[in-house]
Amino acid sequence: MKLDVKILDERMRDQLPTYATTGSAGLDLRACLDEPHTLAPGASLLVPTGISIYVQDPRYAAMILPRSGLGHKNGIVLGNLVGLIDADYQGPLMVSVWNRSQEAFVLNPMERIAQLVVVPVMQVTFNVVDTFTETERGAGGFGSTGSH
Ligand SMILES: O=c1ccn([C@H]2C[C@H](O)[C@@H](COP(=O)(O)OP(=O)(O)OP(=O)(O)O)O2)c(=O)[nH]1
Ligand SMILES: [Mg+2]
Repeated sequence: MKLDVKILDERMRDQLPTYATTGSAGLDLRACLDEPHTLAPGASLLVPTGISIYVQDPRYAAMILPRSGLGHKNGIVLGNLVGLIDADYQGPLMVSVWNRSQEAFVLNPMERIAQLVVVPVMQVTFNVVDTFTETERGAGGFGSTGSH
C-alpha cells in the first residue's frame, strides 16, 4: 500500500523509513534533532520525525511502538506508551521519547528511536442490548483462568 508522506526535514529525503528486512512489520523512525539531547532519568521529550504521513483510509491507522533494543537495554520507550496516528491526521509525526531508566540517555540526531506500524482498523457503531449471548468466559477476566 502506498502511503502519502511529506518531507518536513530535508535530512529525511534520502532516508525515508524502510522495512529493515522483507518480513519487518515496523518502519524505523528517526529523531530529527539539530543536536544531541540528554534525557535525564524519568524525562521525556517530544521529538519530530521530520515527516508527516496521511493514511487517509479510515480502515487503517498507524501506530508508533518502541524499538525493543532501546526499550529493554536502555529504558527508552514512549511517553504515551503507544502512539496512535489517525487516518485523518496530517500534522508532523512526533514521537514522545521517555527515559524510564535510572540513567541519563543521550539522544543523537537522526538516531532510530521508534517504529511505525500500519494496522487495519474497524470502526464500529453501537448496538445497545440488555443481555449478551452467553459465553464460556462470561464476565471472567483479570486472571480468572489461573496462571498454569
Ligand atoms: O505518538 C503520537 C501520537 C499521536 N500523534 C498525532 C497523530 C494523532 O492522530 C494525533 C492525535 O493523537 P491522539 O488522538 O492519540 O491524542 P489526543 O490527546 O486524543 O489528541 P486529539 O484531541 O488531537 O485527538 O496526534 C503523533 O504524532 N504521535
Ligand atoms: Mg484523540
